[in-house]
Amino acid sequence: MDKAKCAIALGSNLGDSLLILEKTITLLSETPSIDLISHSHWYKTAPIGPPQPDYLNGCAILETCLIPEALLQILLNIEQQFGRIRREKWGPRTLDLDLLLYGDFILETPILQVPHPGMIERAFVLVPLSEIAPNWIHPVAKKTIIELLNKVNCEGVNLYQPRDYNFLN
Ligand SMILES: Nc1ncnc2c1ncn2[C@@H]1O[C@H](COP(=O)(O)OP(=O)(O)OP(=O)(O)O)[C@@H](O)[C@H]1O
Ligand SMILES: Nc1nc2c(c(=O)[nH]1)N=C(CO)CN2
Repeated sequence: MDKAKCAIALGSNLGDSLLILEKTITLLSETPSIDLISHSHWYKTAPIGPPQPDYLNGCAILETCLIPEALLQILLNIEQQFGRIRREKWGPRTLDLDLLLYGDFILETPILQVPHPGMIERAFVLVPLSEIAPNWIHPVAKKTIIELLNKVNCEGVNLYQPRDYNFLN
């Protein structure tokens, strides 16, 4: 089977989010069945949903021979490694990994929907994704990531500057 190009979203708003996201990128890059192609900068984003701390969000592009369900399982395992406990829907979490796009596949099963249904309205996904995959055509909306980005309000999505960095300015 040819490798599929996939996009995933990463988010964290509990614990040391920067460290968790950086370690996740390392884990993905070390996973034998996955080639990590690129990842975006991290963005500090206002929470959507119940009141909770700001998130750090970003996106990554992978290539893999894994079928979507197997890739999802790897993502769920990595979430577990960071102590993810599922409580309320859209509640705070140490790590959230969503499979956004799997080539131009469209999948609707009880455990997996691809493209991820929330992605087209989420600036915290589209801003980082537009950095690394601006021209990827969303197979349902039939629009590029940049076109989708132009339709959402990007208020509250800001490039994350690590604190040490700010001391220099
Ligand atoms: N594209 C997808 N990526 C990740 N998980 C998915 C996807 N489609 C369906 N799921 C299912 O959703 C479950 C994850 O739910 P989770 O608690 O992370 O939802 P949420 O992050 O609160 O909401 P949302 O999915 O809207 O961001 C997984 O166990 C998985 O079976
Ligand atoms: N800013 C932001 N808000 C959220 C996020 C997220 O990753 N970033 N994830 C959620 C559940 O998936 C709910 N709300």
